[in-house]
Amino acid sequence: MTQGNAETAGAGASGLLQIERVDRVLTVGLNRPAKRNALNDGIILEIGEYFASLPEDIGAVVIHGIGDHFSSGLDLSELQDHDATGGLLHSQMWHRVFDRIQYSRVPVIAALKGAVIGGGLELACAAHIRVAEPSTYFALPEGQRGIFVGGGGSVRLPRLIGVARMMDMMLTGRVYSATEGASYGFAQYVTEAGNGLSKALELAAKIASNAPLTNFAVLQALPMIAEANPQTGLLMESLMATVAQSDKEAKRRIREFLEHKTAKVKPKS
Ligand SMILES: COc1cc(/C=C/C(=O)SCCNC(=O)CCNC(=O)[C@H](O)C(C)(C)COP(=O)(O)OP(=O)(O)OC[C@H]2O[C@@H](n3cnc4c(N)ncnc43)[C@H](O)[C@@H]2OP(=O)(O)O)ccc1O
Repeated sequence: MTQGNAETAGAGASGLLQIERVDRVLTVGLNRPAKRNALNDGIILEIGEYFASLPEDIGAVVIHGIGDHFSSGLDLSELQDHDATGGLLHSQMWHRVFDRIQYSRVPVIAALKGAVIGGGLELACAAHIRVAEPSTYFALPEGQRGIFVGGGGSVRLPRLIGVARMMDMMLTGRVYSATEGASYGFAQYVTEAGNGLSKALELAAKIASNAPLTNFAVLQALPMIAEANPQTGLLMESLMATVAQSDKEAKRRIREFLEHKTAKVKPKS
């Protein structure tokens, strides 16, 4: 179905994901609201397939939950089937899928509301920007379930909020509010109620208007540079800067600024 420049298309026959497109921004909705968007194998595999074959011409992706919650985490009804080998393979399957999000060619924004629990929080960690509504709450109740994080959370979350806070979350089951999540660096924006998705879409449209090479450098090079030793990091930065500024897109954009054809950088009035 096409409405002006908006397009709606299910990702797969299952309907586990609800995909929409407006101009160069794709919206991926987790679509199991009756199960609070619990992440079963079907939905994880579809996310993986979708991110493996993103349309060439898109500039950003927003991932969100249909209904009142982002995600209640791993579908606990499926984990009971796993022996140790199955558990390992299952966790590694999640890792591959969430890596596709983190190492996506285009920025991914998670629009959060309601429960962002366990594997749902791990999914949000793989995004590049997180926008939270006031209803959002973050928790890692794995200790109560007798399991451990399995979707890359022990690698990604400490890098966002620190090891001590993640330990606190996992050991005490503490639930963080949207504002706490923001103050600890997990969410970058807290919106008014009901505005999370629209704010994420607004950010996505802005991001999609950047030079693709700059976005690519931010996604691919910046995390590596941040973790490299300073000398290696500085060299990588210089190389990336040289590649970006030699691109004809950079030359065109800089010329447009010098000819007063493009917006100035001003604070919001
Ligand atoms: C080990 O290897 C791993 C691990 C992982 C990742 C691990 C995790 O994600 S651990 C965290 C698991 N999640 C939870 O413990 C949350 C459980 N859910 C809730 O607390 C609540 O449902 C709620 C999210 C707060 C919402 O409450 P409410 O609005 O009152 O809705 P309910 O009536 O409770 O739920 C409706 C319906 O949905 C079912 N459901 C909800 N969450 C889950 C879930 N996570 N799994 C399965 N089913 C869920 C609930 O049972 C209800 O079903 P009915 O049939 O009764 O309607 C990753 C990878 C690894 O390898």
